[in-house]
Amino acid sequence: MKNKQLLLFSDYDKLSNQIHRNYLNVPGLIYYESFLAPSEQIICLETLDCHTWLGDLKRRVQHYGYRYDYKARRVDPSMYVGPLPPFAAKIAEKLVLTGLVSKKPDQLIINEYRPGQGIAPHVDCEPCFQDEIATISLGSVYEMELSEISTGITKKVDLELGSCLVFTGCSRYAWKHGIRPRLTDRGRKRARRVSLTFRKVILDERNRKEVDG
Ligand SMILES: O=C(O)CCC(=O)C(=O)O
Ligand SMILES: [Fe+2]
Repeated sequence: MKNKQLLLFSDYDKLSNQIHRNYLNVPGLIYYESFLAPSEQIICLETLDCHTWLGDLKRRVQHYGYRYDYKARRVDPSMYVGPLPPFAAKIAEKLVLTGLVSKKPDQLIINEYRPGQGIAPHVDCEPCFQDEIATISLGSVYEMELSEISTGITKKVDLELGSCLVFTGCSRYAWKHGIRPRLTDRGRKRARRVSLTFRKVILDERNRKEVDG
């Protein structure tokens, strides 16, 4: 099949050793440190920087597949903005190929963080997006904080360059994740970070009502 690399059995063995499931003992959290090689990270950053950044939040963003309405916490068919661009479609395919997600994502939000910027603790919109949410980190290592909603227990993860963190199951619904707006993490200076968050949109109106309860 076009664009599809064949993985050998030995490749899968190597991969499964590197993919950490229930990472940090957070149920459902998956972490794969070397999802994108350094050369792929450079190409990805160069490619996405050729696209237009939107400045409607504190941080700059790009939306692909479907535009997401942060205020209404909503996605519907009218927000479709076309298929993922080729560089993003390739990464979405790799997410499936490596077994990090089971369904091919159709929505991508790219976030840019400058030192001092972060993202408030949140659970990604439940009725808008399906279970698996995959975040790829580029540019600069930032610390992400996860907190269990029922207990307040927190865990910290350094999002390494080229890494992929996947929220599924409990980590997706019972934990919040966020990045503190600061200049350093434990003495390590932050630089410009860019993340790519891949999701699969829920479009069925009946599902939406059921989920909304
Ligand atoms: O920047 C990140 O890695 C996380 C982004 C995020 O949590 C989101 O867009 O919902
Ligand atoms: Fe999120």
